[in-house]
Amino acid sequence: MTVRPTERPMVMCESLVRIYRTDANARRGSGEVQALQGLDLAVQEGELLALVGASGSGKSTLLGILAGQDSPSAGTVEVAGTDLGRLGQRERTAYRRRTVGVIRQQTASNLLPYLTARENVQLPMGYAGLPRRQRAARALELLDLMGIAHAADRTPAALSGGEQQRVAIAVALANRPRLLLADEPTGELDTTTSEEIFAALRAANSELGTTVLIVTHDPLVADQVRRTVRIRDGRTSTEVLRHSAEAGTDGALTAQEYTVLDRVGRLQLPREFTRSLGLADRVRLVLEHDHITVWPDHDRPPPSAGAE
Ligand SMILES: Nc1ncnc2c1ncn2[C@@H]1O[C@H](COP(=O)(O)OP(=O)(O)OP(=O)(O)O)[C@@H](O)[C@H]1O
Repeated sequence: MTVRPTERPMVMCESLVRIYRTDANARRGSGEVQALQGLDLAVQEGELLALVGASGSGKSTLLGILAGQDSPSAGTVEVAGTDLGRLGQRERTAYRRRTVGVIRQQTASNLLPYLTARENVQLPMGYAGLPRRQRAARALELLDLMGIAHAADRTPAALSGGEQQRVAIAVALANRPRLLLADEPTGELDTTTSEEIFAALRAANSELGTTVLIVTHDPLVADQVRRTVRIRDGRTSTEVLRHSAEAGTDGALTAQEYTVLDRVGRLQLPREFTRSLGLADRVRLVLEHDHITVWPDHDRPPPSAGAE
């Protein structure tokens, strides 16, 4: 495995492509689906990031690749200095056991039903070869961090959906992964319980320093994290950064929208922006000394500098 200096982002995807070729697709007439179409994404160590997007936009495909369960058709993907495109079978197993932790939407599928919460958390530690006497203490620590230590000796059937999901986060954290991937972790839960799960993911991020990537189609997740990246058609498009402590001129909290400029200079403007100004087809770009303005292509004289 290649280990790179730590200043590299924790996750680096460059021009990532994933094409599915199936008989089912062939019967529908195309033969292939391009789930990821040149996706670029960088996630810094210690970030808590949400990846949102409509159904079919490629979120789960990306997650499967980052989890080491699937491989890209083209492009590069690196996690914690490991080039996932170059992993042999043994390295892939080690990567999945130690570098990455995964939580799935179906709460029950994350846990073994005949083991207690504590035993579920201890299980992956055994696979990774952690000495037996250290497993119990670490499992309790993690259950405590998730606010669920009181239920350590209960089996999943005796836990609510939200409690099961918090145990699942503890299981995913068992081997101190550098990256925690959560695929629709609140998909089966009500709003209050969902907020508890987000709080548990934030605790993993702030207390353990784990980089956390939450994949969801729930736009409300943006309120729970600092950076939200939207995938559209297998490419990252817009990003929203929240500045919780920063007030706008009217005293209101602000959020800034960022969009990703790809290698050839393309960017996608948020639909709300283009709609509100009636931008369509051709727009006029004006280069100022430190920024670029985008104008509707109406028949009016060019704006004076700095007048936007
Ligand atoms: N195993 C597969 N075989 C063929 N096509 C697939 C396969 N998995 C996903 N796809 C297709 O790839 C595209 C992206 O799917 P993906 O599941 O990654 O999207 P998603 O954003 O996670 O959607 P959702 O929010 O519904 O889970 C879709 O068009 C989907 O039909």
